[in-house]
Amino acid sequence: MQLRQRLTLFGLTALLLLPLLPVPEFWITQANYIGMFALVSLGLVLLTGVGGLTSFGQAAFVGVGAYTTAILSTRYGLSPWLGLFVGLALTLLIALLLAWLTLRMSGHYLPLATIAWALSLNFSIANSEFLGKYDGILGLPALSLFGISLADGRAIYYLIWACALLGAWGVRNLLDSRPGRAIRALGGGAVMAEAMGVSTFRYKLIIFVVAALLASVSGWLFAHFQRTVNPSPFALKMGIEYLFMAVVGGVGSVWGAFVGAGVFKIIEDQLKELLPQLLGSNGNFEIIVLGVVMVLMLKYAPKGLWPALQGGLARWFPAQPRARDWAGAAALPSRDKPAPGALLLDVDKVRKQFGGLLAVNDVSFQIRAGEIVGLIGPNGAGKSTTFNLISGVLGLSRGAVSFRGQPVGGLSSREIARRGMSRTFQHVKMIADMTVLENVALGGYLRSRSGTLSAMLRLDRDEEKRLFAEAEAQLTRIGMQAQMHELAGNLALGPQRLMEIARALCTDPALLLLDEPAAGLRHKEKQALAEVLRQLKASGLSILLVEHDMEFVMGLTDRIVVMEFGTKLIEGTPEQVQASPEVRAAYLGTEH
Ligand SMILES: Nc1ncnc2c1ncn2[C@@H]1O[C@H](COP(=O)(O)OP(=O)(O)OP(=O)(O)O)[C@@H](O)[C@H]1O
Repeated sequence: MQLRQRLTLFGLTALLLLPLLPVPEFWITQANYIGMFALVSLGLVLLTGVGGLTSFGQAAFVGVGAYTTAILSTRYGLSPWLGLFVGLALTLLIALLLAWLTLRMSGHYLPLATIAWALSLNFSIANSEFLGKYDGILGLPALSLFGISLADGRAIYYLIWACALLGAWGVRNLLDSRPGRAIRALGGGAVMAEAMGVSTFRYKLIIFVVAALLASVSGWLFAHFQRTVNPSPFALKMGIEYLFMAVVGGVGSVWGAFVGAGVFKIIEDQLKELLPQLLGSNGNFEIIVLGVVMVLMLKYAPKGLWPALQGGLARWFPAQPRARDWAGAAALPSRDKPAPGALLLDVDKVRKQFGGLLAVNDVSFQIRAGEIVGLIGPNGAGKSTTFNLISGVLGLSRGAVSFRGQPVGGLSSREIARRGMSRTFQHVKMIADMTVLENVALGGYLRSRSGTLSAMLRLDRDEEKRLFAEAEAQLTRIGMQAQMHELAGNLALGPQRLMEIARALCTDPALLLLDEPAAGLRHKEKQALAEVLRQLKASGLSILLVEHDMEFVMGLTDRIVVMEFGTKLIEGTPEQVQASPEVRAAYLGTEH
């Protein structure tokens, strides 16, 4: 057994034995709170740390779970277990409604919206006669499981920690899966994820709902642990504290949720006792100290305690590369390839207007299957805009684009990716803290199906093997197999660009769109890249290349389209373009 596994086993045994040891009741209660808080923070890891969506409103979902079971068990005498499921269903409905209303917001509007609904949900609870107003509801029954009462803190401890660890297991599984890679792509903005076929709205919705459900379970446990509910533990202040916990622990890591909940709860309680003694008067002084600690943490350890701890421990327990268990996995489904020479892409008088600026002015050209076509022109000529019009990142102002005989103008980049166009980016877009292999496997998203639930329950392993086999095959194709276990963010620019090409290849494209693939590469790297692209062409792939490096373009392409001031200046073979006085004039800035 490896040291890591031995440590995990030791930790789990210690957790299991804790209530059986003569530990004071106070610490068991602390451990119970830490488990419940960690469940909520886990949701924030997914939502905020990984997905990049900041929420101050998680305490409101805790309240929904708590109040539902309180009402059902006290007023209607129903089983708390029924209360759990009704609470989850109600949370799901509320989360879906709030997500529909708020998730399309971006920037600071979303956090503000979470504050708004956290306030309004809490005020609704606090002013409802039915929910007991500020006094809340008293006399909740204790939970029982298989006839065993969980009224005692040491007994409910096991249920709380089983829920927390199950939650951690599910979230960890999710993050290492097909939907997990899509979720991890959200943090870097929508453009790359959508180009890989991921519906970013769908995954924002999913993580919002999962985080709300985790909070709701915590609320259910909380209600039956305290045996009473009132509005204050579900107020905005607590929503902010949950976010603090996640940030203190490490908002991007699952175990950070536990570290954050633990550190926050213990420090807060100790300060509550210590500060009034020191200062000689009563008051919530701990809030001041916690605020200062938080600011210092954000300045000096913005990633949180767990990543810092992990970085320190990495010297003794280096991370193991993913076990290569996909040998012999079945191939992913692949698409019909166009016949060599068939018309693949038809760009017909496309136009893009940005206000008064005509960035692309009635540009037309075609690409046939098996060709490499270059799109060149001086800075600001409209190449990237044309590229974005073709790949669906920008909408057309006029004109038409058809791909494999079907009109694709006006389709989303996700839909265009589904039809077999895949692209790379002028500025590499990747998930820096994922391995090269995992980044490339994201390209296989549209060729696979596993959903969130099957990923959380680890029922997706066969498909994962197929995805990794495909990702490795594409990395081998471009000569990067040896780097597959490295973190993408640690690579130099050259290999990162190659990795993007492998990711695009993993989509099984009929047309590859490369946006300045040679930019920033050294001479040798450019030669290696040109060789890779020649091999891809030899295997029947078609490529459209936006590029500045003339030598690179001239040696590689079959045809070149030259743009200047948004219009097509000339189209021809590399020789024709090189011989053209107009092109020379365009590049040298002389009259023609
Ligand atoms: N989103 C936008 N809004 C307004 N103007 C834009 C936008 N995107 C591009 N432009 C303008 O459109 C023109 C064409 O830009 P584009 O980026 O397509 O040129 P390019 O040929 O790719 O240039 P480069 O080689 O420098 O990348 C430029 O004048 C640019 O400022």
